[in-house]
Amino acid sequence: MDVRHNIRLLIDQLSLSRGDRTLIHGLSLCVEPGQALWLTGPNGIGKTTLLLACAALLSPDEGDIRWTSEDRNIPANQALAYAAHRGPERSELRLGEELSFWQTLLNDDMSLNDRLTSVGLQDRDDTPVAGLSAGQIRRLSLARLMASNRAAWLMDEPLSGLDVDGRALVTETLSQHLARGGLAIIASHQPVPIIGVTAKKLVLEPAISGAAS
Ligand SMILES: Nc1ncnc2c1ncn2[C@@H]1O[C@H](COP(=O)(O)OP(=O)(O)OP(=O)(O)O)[C@@H](O)[C@H]1O
Repeated sequence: MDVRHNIRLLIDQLSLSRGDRTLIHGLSLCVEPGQALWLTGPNGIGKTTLLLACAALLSPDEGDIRWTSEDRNIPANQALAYAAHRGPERSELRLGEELSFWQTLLNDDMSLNDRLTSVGLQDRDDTPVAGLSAGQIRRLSLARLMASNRAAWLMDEPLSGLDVDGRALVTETLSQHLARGGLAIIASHQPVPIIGVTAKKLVLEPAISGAAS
């Protein structure tokens, strides 16, 4: 079975903490193929923490996070790709080397040039990643998501640092991903426009419990 299709996220009675602080308590929700969940709320409330838990990089105190397809559990690393708020800027490689590494790892069938062009980074392949601007780093993260061919995209502040064209690129890419039956969990202080889909919105509050609207 091709696990890239019909993946859904099921969260049941989830409690999460960092250190001795409970950030999320008793959260239940479901995100279906073609849907997006927009996580928002003040600084430090737990948006990134919830993304990390969805990516199986952090264990719940209680409750369950499951990625499923046709009622079968799918390992997180086969279900999703994660564009963290920080990350590739620490690389010591040049942009072309960095992206090419990920393309090989992720079995991307697009050429390096086409992938760079798809995010507006053509002619930049010789630039050291450490020398990219904040917006260019965001574009690199987007290229990695696109290369991943995973059904679920976890995006932490995907619009930060992007110019008007970059924001339009995120909207277009995300809309196409959802239209193909993918899903997205987006942590962002601002709404991320998506064509043809209204994202479910979850406003995190201190030790939230309940369900997404
Ligand atoms: N490794 C850690 N150890 C202990 N506490 C942590 C750790 N990482 C984060 N925290 C704390 O967990 C809380 C939630 O952090 P998180 O990064 O999830 O918030 P956020 O909602 O994504 O914030 P922002 O909007 O600023 O990005 C914060 O109070 C933070 O200080």
